[in-house]
Amino acid sequence: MHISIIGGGAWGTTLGQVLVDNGHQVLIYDVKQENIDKINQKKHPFFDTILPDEVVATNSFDEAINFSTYYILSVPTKAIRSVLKQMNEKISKPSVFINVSKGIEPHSLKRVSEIVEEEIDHEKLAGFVALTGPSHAEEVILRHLTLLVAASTNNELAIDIQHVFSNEQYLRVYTSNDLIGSEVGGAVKNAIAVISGTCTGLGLGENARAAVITRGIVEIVRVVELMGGNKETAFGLTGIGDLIVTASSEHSRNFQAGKKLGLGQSLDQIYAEQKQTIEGIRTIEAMHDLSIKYHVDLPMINIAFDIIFNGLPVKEGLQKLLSRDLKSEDF
Ligand SMILES: NC(=O)C1=CN([C@@H]2O[C@H](COP(=O)(O)OP(=O)(O)OC[C@H]3O[C@@H](n4cnc5c(N)ncnc54)[C@H](OP(=O)(O)O)[C@@H]3O)[C@@H](O)[C@H]2O)C=CC1
Ligand SMILES: O=C(CO)COP(=O)(O)O
Repeated sequence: MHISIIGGGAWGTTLGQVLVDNGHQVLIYDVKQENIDKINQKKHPFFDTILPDEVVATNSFDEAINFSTYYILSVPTKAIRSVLKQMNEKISKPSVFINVSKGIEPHSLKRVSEIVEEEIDHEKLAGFVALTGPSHAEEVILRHLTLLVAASTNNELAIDIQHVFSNEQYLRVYTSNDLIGSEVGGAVKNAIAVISGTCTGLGLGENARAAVITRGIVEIVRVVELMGGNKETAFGLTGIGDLIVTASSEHSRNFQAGKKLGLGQSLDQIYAEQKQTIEGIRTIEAMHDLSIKYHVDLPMINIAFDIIFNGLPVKEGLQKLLSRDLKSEDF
């Protein structure tokens, strides 16, 4: 198959290698010439890895669009809407969109599948799949064992994509028809990972991390149910699985950003130091909007919002969380 990859950062380039390993032809498009040059010199733009010769990149958007009718969306979610608008202008045939980015749009509270439906003309949209789950690019590029989920409301398409990406040596893909639950889990876990990193930055230990992960899944379940997904999905790879990997790993950009918050850095300092995508901060903003709009109780996320956007000192935020009314361990 021919597959175009829109976004040649850490994850898009890594998925390019997976697809080439599986015998497909890929063309990666990115706005950053430095990434394109590195990929074409067979160097991964972020990791010290030699790419297969068949992983090829271009700075021509038209070339990438004309290369195939299967598009992997691997740009940060903040860029998704504008990228889709551009794609809609250029696409002429019914196309499949495979989204691997993990976020929810602040204010509109839209998932990426909903943004695709809004921005791509009906006759050009042949299907949508979210490919998500616990998958640090740092490990997938080394072909280390990883499990993913291809989630779609179209089961046949989910099975097609499952086969396109699965590799018996290192990558096993499951399917799910709970698109909403899968998209929400993948997005909200990043917000919780920021909070987990903040605890580490504050000098807290494993007890705090277990507490954040466990109560984090409660906040994820509340959002999944509110948005119309299945609670059970939050306990699978796209929920707890991805939460564990992101909230407990020094590889995670979200965890690292949180750690810096815990060490007292401001958001501006964090963005200045960390150029790669940090989805969790924007998702904290979106979840704060959602919590106000729908009166959903998301205590950790809302305190994180006050710390990041309203200047609440981190230690005071922690104190506020601990001094809430005592209650039973409910969901
Ligand atoms: N890294 C990982 O392990 C995983 C990441 N993800 C998700 O995948 C998404 C991408 O992450 P990742 O690859 O790590 O992020 P990176 O920051 O490494 O890469 C994103 C790339 O997209 C480029 N980009 C931004 N805007 C556009 C645009 N309009 N058109 C084309 N390219 C654009 C960026 O360029 P520039 O830097 O100039 O903005 C950058 O090169 C995120 O949502 C992330 O949560 C999912 C699973 C694993
Ligand atoms: O989504 C990821 C792993 O599944 C990557 O997480 P980070 O963006 O925090 O590195």
